[in-house]
Amino acid sequence: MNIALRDSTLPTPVEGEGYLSSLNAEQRAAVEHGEGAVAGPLLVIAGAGSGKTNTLAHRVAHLIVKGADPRRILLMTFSRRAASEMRSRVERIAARVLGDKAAALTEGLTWAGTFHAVGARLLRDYALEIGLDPAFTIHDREDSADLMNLVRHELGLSKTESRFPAKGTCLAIYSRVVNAQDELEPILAKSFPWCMGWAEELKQLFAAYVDAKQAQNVLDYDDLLLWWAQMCGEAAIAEHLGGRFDHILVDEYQDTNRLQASILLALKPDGAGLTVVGDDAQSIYSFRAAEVRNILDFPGHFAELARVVTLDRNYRSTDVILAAANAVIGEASERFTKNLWTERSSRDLPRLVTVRDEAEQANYVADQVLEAREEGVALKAQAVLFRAAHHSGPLEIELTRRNMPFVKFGGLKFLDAAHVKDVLAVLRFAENPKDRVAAFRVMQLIPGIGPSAAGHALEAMERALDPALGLQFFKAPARAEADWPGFVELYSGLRTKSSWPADLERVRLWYEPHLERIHEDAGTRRADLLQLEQIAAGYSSRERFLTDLTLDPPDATSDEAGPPHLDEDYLILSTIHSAKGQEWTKVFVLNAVDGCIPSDLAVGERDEIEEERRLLYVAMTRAKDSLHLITPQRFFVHGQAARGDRHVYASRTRFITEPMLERFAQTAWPPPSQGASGRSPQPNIRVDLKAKMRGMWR
Ligand SMILES: Nc1ncnc2c1ncn2[C@@H]1O[C@H](COP(=O)(O)OP(=O)(O)OP(=O)(O)O)[C@@H](O)[C@H]1O
Repeated sequence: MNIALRDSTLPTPVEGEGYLSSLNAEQRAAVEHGEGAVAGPLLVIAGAGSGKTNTLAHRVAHLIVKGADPRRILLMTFSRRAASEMRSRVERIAARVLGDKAAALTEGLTWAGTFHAVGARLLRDYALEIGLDPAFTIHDREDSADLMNLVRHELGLSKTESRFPAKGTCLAIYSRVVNAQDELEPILAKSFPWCMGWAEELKQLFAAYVDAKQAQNVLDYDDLLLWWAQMCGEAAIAEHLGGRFDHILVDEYQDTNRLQASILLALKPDGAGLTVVGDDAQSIYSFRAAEVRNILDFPGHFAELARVVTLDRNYRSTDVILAAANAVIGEASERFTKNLWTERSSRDLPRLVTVRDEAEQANYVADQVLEAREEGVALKAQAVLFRAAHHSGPLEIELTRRNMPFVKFGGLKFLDAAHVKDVLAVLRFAENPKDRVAAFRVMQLIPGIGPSAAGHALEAMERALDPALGLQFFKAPARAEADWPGFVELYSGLRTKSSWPADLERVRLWYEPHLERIHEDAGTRRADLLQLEQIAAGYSSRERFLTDLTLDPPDATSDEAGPPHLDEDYLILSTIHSAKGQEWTKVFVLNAVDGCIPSDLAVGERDEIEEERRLLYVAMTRAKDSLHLITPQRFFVHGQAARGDRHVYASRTRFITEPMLERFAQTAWPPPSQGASGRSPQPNIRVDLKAKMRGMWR
């Protein structure tokens, strides 16, 4: 690549032999696309396990090796973890040619992150130009819903005669309108038909919500994209911004939405230097307004048609697993990707295992996992995947009972835990004194301070020239006398003598007595806060820490057992959504039944059903050597009196049709001769004991 903007301090690249030799012809074509000229737009359609991540990493490394300035490469991934993994891969690949110099070069790859995180950075950079206060803080979904609720109350919409949509629904509608770049009415008609009568009130609510955010100097998740897109609507800024990057590469393009596509097109209207990679068969985020059309329509957006490279050789799974996955996705209605092929042959057909109920499912998985470990497959090389976070409940109990370590991804996020949110709210309030949601949360931790006292304290801060002084002079209610001065002292310190990461420790020390008062399990929660301090040490400033953590929170909180150390072996439990981009030797998919996959929440629209099919496909294509889909026959009905025994009967997921069954080995577990997990087999008889009992008295 002939990029002339190289800094003289960067080492001169050296040509090396063979570092691309492990790639197949299509991968290589994608990596070398545009070499020797300014690269035109490139779309890489990459089937599951076809080396998409690998290819993208090689492309970035290759660009750097050929002289591109890493500081002028923008790389957008789906999560922060994916970005940092990509950076280390790039470094490893580049090191094969550049040796020790590779590290210095890839250090320069500072623009690697999620769309939202990159958006936040750019908005701070251009804040003055676009009339934004650069000290803005970012609201996560829960904070946004709280603010929406506040505004809803203020407008009297919470007291309407028929029930106005709840705060979460209002936020979901707002977010859908923003991300899909559509009008309110069609969105209501399509996705929220029961709210159609409220269109006018919703518009009024959203207008007031926007005012409130601006008055408080906060942005929500959607704003990061929306402001960015609006900022790009100004030709001069768009040109300046686009000119900062010679190459823009986007991974997982199938899960971007219209707003994200419009940003890319504004940055690179002619597509020069633009590479997007994705797989339409793995598009699973339409609930965030992801638009599978983005990828389907990409080639036609530019004067010069984008080059399309298709990767259809799968390196991950055996042929029998792939045949089953291909069969499932083969029934999809609209599709770009061709069927995948592989050279890895095996006779170990994927298994379709029928078990009696979820408890037996848990036993089956635990037994199988242990058996595989005996045969040398580490726990970490095995994963259990499920559609909804609560599906793994019975399995978690069984694993804990057997003392088998596991880590769960995709359930409660670290930052959703109340104690972590409390501590972060203190920091956010210090960063931005106008952030009312943070302020209310923090002040109400203090015994004796309720919403009205908190409101008065905020008013005092707003009136004062310096918010910290305003707080000092505010007279707190007598009930709060004991704890108020400590808080004021903390706040002033955080505002005037801030030091990072020491601020976080200061906040924890202040918070600990409250933690003990509020939560019984203060010990475990304190461990989370210490973990947060460790994370904080990796950030250069309070603002960077808050921004990154809000946008892409770490996954798990420590439960009673404590998180296993990284060098220990543990089983992976994950929602299918969180399993994106990963692979394991052995994969179990729980609850392969209708009502779970497809989820009973998604059985209305055809699009939703299609997305559920793709979810099953994503789950199946995570497996390298062994795949088990489990179908419990009956499910316990929740919400009944203690010891109730009501069940519903389930049937195999509709995505595995009769003709597909030959691609699976069908088994029942436990086999009839053996009995359930060592217990004697259930006798196959039916008696009506209730009638007998009644008969005793007649
Ligand atoms: N050219 C190649 N030769 C050998 N193995 C390869 C090659 N390319 C990729 N692989 C291997 O194939 C597996 C899948 O690669 P990768 O994770 O990059 O796929 P992916 O397309 O991102 O998958 P998905 O979209 O399903 O998450 C990895 O184990 C990777 O090492």
